[in-house]
Amino acid sequence: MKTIVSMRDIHKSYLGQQIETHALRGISLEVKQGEFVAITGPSGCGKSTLLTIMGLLDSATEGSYEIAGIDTRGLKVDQRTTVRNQHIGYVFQSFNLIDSLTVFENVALPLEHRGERKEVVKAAVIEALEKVGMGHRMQYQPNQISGGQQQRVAIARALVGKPDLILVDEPTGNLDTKNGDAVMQLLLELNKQGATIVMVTHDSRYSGLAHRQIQLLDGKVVAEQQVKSQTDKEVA
Ligand SMILES: Nc1ncnc2c1ncn2[C@@H]1O[C@H](COP(=O)(O)OP(=O)(O)OP(=O)(O)O)[C@@H](O)[C@H]1O
Repeated sequence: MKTIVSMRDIHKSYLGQQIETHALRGISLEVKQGEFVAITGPSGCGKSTLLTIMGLLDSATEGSYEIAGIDTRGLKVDQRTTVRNQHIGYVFQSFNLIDSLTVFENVALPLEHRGERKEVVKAAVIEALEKVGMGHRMQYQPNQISGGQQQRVAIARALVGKPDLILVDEPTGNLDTKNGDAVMQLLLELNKQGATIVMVTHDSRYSGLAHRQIQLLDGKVVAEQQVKSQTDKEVA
């Protein structure tokens, strides 16, 4: 299987006015195509920092990172944006949909940034929204649908461009158990259909459903667990 993520000895320091926080202290990891990896660990251990670096929303202080074979060191800002747009879909805890746009327009954004033709965008958006069960709400605005539905739309936006990697940061954090379970089930289904997913979660019920769990502590990988078979796993 193709290697989608390859990180070598990643360090990240945040420089404040007085103090420096060494958030990541030498992380090396690989994610292969088709994997579903959960990143876990206590608050402040560096999970979100790792995901933002993987998502090219921030860069490492030291170390190397290749996404889908592309070396990201030394990329200029616009090149990073292009790589992010072509290869990565991001799902945030707080959905991050634009309220002034319809559901359809929100999901269309990544493809419009790529400059895709209108008919191509339309077909892909409809397909993505149907995949997440939101085909019937295309003309609604985010504030007219529930939180669980907003997260489904955010997932559609992440997958519409068929990225190599979908990054998911606490996808169920703002949802009740029922909607959280449904969103998790959807992510598992998308993974079965081929999506490569890296997810940060506090919830051990959900991380236990991933192929592989990577546990962080104080900016380092302290444990890694592989689940033997993914068959028939479901949210209880
Ligand atoms: N922009 C920033 N500036 C300074 N320090 C930061 C910044 N972002 C994160 N940190 C620090 O880096 C460390 C790791 O933070 P990070 O948000 O990655 O942890 P986390 O595991 O995702 O935590 P949580 O589970 O609470 O979201 C923490 O000590 C945090 O205070």
